[in-house]
Formats: sequence, structure tokens, C-alpha cells
Amino acid sequence: MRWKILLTDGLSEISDPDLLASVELIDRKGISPEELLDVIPEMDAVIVRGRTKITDEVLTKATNLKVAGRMGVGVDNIDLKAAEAHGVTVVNAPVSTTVSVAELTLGLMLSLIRSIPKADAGMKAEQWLKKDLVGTELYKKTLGIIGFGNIAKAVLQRALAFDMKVITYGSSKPQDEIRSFGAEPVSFDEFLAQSDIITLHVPHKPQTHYLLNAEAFSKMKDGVLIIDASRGGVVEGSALLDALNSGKVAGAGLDVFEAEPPAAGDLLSTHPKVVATPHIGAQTAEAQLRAGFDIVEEVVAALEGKPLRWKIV
Ligand SMILES: NC(=O)C1=CN([C@@H]2O[C@H](COP(=O)(O)OP(=O)(O)OC[C@H]3O[C@@H](n4cnc5c(N)ncnc54)[C@H](O)[C@@H]3O)[C@@H](O)[C@H]2O)C=CC1
Ligand SMILES: O=C(O)CCC(=O)C(=O)O
Repeated sequence: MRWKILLTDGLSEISDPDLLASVELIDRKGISPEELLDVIPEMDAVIVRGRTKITDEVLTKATNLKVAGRMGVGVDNIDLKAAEAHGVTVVNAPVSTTVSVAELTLGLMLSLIRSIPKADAGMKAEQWLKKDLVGTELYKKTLGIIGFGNIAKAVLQRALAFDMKVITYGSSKPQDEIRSFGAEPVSFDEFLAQSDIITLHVPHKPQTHYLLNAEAFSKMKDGVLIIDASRGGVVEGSALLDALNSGKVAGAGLDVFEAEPPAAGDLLSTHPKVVATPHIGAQTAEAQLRAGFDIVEEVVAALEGKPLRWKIV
């Protein structure tokens, strides 16, 4: 018997035939929530990206489902409690996209401090904006990283190559261990007061919801820059908008939003001080190739009761 695995958001090509020997991949890329409810009862496993929500309703219909796989890191689109209640194992591919997200994070920083999108838009409009586009350097600036997981560490490594000073908040790891990576762990208030640029690399969950809110913005340096390539819900969008309008925050680089895609007329993603990208942190050929391989391998291991490579945290 071959395991039936539903793909709701596609899968990059898997070149290892051995990996696919025991599975039948059912590709329904772009499937609607209604269609998902119709087909899920036949499936042994499902592999999703962020677009597809695996809700209690889906899991209740999924009478044959054993495994739900997230082709990527964040499992905030899967109801973990309901999955546990229905006996469905949730797995992800947590290291496949790390480098891509870290590189985008640096890209957003550089875009902001050198006004690259504005400069390019000027050139396209045949305007030579040189005198208006005086930027700053990353060199010797203080980068504040929230979280100290895979992406945070990859960003740290790249920031050190730019000779930045790096402080961190939010890790329960021993301070000496954090220092051995070249970052200084500090309290939340010190973090907010010292950072020239703040970048977020934490999951969205109740404890991190609106971690950056109006109170947090009020404790930051004037002219701070905010980068969010984690989840929209970690930053309170309305508070960020106020801070951009007051000048407290000089600019923001945002890959993620509270609603995706943002509603028509959204003031944050279209703000002139915001460099916005449509959740493309993991959207590279290399990351998707790794994510596809890793998630199929992990889903098959879970289906066959073999040891898993990663634990959802
Ligand atoms: N823009 C994009 O396309 C992508 C975004 N992401 C987002 O980035 C997040 C981070 O990814 P990784 O670094 O791979 O995850 P990770 O699991 O390696 O690291 C998460 C970090 O968050 C910290 N953390 C957890 N709860 C916290 C709390 N309450 N307060 C402060 N820190 C807390 C953990 O200690 C850990 O250091 C993901 O959860 C996901 O939401 C991930 C991949 C792609
Ligand atoms: O492009 C995607 O699938 C979203 C990536 C992401 O946000 C994640 O893996 O947590």
C-alpha cells in the first residue's frame, strides 16, 4: 500500500526516487478550504505551506489522517491542540529555509538604510534623486535580535560580518552560550533602549503576540528601524503605523503582515517609510528544494513510525 499524501501548496521536485517509493502524492495546489474538507477524509497525510489552515474542522473530517506536515518552519496555521486530540502527528522542516530568511532580513536592512527601492523608483521615473538619498552604514550600529533560534543565529553571523554590535532578547539559553556566538543577551528594556535596528525571529504564539506594542515603541531610540520577517502578529500593526507617522520609527522592512495579503488600502504595507515584501523569506529555489525533500522525508518517517529528525517547539 502507498501512503496518500495531499499537497495543498505544491512541492518542489524530489529527485530521490527511493523517498517516493512508498507514497502517492496528490497535488491539489491552491485547493480551497471547502475542497479541502471534501478530499481530506481519504488522506493519510497532508503537506501544507502557510496558506492552508489545518483547523479543528479539517481534522475532524480527516478520519484517516495520521500526519500533517508544514513545508517550512511556523506551524501557527495548524491547530496543534486539535491535532493532538485527533491523534495527528505534526511535523515541519525547520532548517530548510533558514539561510534564505536571514539573507532577506539583511536585504530589508540594506534596502531601508540606503533607500534602494526609492532610488530605483526614481531611476524608473527618470529622476536623479542623489542629493535626497543620504543613507547610513550598518557598520558599528547596534542590531537587536529578538529570539535566538536558527534564523536569529544566521542573521547574527551575517551582521557580525558587517561589523555590527549585536544584542539579543528572548532566549532562555545560558548567557555564556549566547556570548560565544558573538551576541550580548540583555533585558527587554535595555534591548529597546540600545538597538538602532530591531529584527524579530520568534514564532507567533500567545506569549509573543504584539511583543512590539505602543509601550515598547515608546522605549526605543528615536529613528529606530524595525525588520519583521517572522509573523505580522508579533508587532502591533497600528502601533507601528503611529510610530512611523510620529517619526519614532524611521523605517520598517516587513515581509509579514497581520493579514496576508493585506486588505485593500492597508496603510502599513503601502506606507512610504516601509519596504514591504509579500512573505518571500523562504521563497528561493534552494530553500524550497530543501523544504520539499525534508518535509517528505519527515512525513514518511512519521507515517512509518520511524524516529523523527525534528521536534516541534
Ligand atoms: N518570512 C518567512 O518566510 C519565514 C518566517 N519564519 C518565521 O520565523 C520564526 C523563527 O524561525 P526560526 O528561527 O527558524 O525558529 P526557531 O524555533 O529556531 O527559533 C525561535 C526562537 O524564538 C524564541 N522564542 C520562542 N518563544 C519566545 C518568546 N515568548 N519570547 C521571546 N523569544 C521566544 C525561541 O527561544 C527561539 O530562540 C518562525 O517561527 C516563523 O514564524 C520562518 C521561516 C520563513
Ligand atoms: O513561504 C512559506 O511557506 C512561508 C514560510 C514561513 O513563514 C515559515 O516557514 O514559517
